[in-house]
Amino acid sequence: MSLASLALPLLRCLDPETAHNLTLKALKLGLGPKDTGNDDPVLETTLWNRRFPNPIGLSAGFDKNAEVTAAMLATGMGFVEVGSITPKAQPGNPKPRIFRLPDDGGVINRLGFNNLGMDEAAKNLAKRHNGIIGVNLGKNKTSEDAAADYAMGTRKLAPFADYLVINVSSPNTPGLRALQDPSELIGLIQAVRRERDAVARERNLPVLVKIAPDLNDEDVAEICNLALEQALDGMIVSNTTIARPESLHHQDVARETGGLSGKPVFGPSTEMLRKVYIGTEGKIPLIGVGGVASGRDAYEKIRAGASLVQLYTALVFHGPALIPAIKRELAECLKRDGFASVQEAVGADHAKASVKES
Ligand SMILES: Cc1cc2nc3c(=O)[nH]c(=O)nc-3n(C[C@H](O)[C@H](O)[C@H](O)COP(=O)(O)O)c2cc1C
Repeated sequence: MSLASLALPLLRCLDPETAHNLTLKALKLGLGPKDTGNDDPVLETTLWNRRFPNPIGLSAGFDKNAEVTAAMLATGMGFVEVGSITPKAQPGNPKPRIFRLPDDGGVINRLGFNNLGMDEAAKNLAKRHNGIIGVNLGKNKTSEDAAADYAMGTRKLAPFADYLVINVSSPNTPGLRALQDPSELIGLIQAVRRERDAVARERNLPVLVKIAPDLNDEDVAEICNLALEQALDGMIVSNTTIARPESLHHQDVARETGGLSGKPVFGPSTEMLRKVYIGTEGKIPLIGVGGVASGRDAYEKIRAGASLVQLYTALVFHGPALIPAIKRELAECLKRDGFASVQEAVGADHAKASVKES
């Protein structure tokens, strides 16, 4: 039994944010579990000219300040996304601001982009040596000029990133999700690309947009059209939801304001992924995230259209030892269905649907 799995029941007795901070400390001390095995070759995938040893990555919010990238890569993840990082440090919302829904496998958070700012993140990122790192950018709560914030983040952090994310979908920064409107989003994409080209001209540095699972069909269609018009490098589907399904066991906790993640968001975020895959005609690489807790869940995201998969909330309940298990089960699913690679399975559900239709 690993130290991490022994610590898990103890961590669950603590308030979620204290448990998270202790986890970060332990990871910094090198106490995290390490997956020393080689990944099954069926899991290897290449995207944006980068080779991912496996398609399972850490979603934004766990390592907001890029402090434990090496430790998280060592757990066996194929890539790690840090952030959201804002230009200036900010404290976020008053505590308590993270709530567990254990019987639902869910979490509600209203952290509000608490982070140490881009200078601190840059210092931490400069220390890293290997592995694929995505940098997720946010805007400061009090900033009036969102485009300027995303541009500043890009200027500072592009040198350390394998991909950049424009996060316009966290529910805990007032007005942020309104930036998903194409009339706003286009300005952000252009501002980030301008800085990206100035800083990382010689490198192919993809720029992605992360969206909410709460968009209506019209919004999704508009964003997909914009993504195609702009030849966006990728989209992340999805962030947390502000919806509160009636099926939640913890109806008391469900009244807390914030974004709901984990199992309850698996269905809605996977549906949104399917819509975005169809809306972008399978031409734009997608990262599927929301409620993934098993290899089968990851496989479902891939078949729905995801080229890569991320998770966060399942780690709260199962710890990072979950990663090798997810990879094993995903490899089994791919082989069982006759796929020689992850890439072959991306969007497989849609191919089947169109064969049926014709
Ligand atoms: C505590 C917490 C903090 C988060 N912070 C961020 C963030 O700063 N930026 C972001 O883009 N997403 C953030 N997320 C959303 C996750 O990256 C992910 O999109 C969402 O939780 C769904 O995945 P999951 O069900 O595997 O957690 C956060 C999620 C949680 C639970």
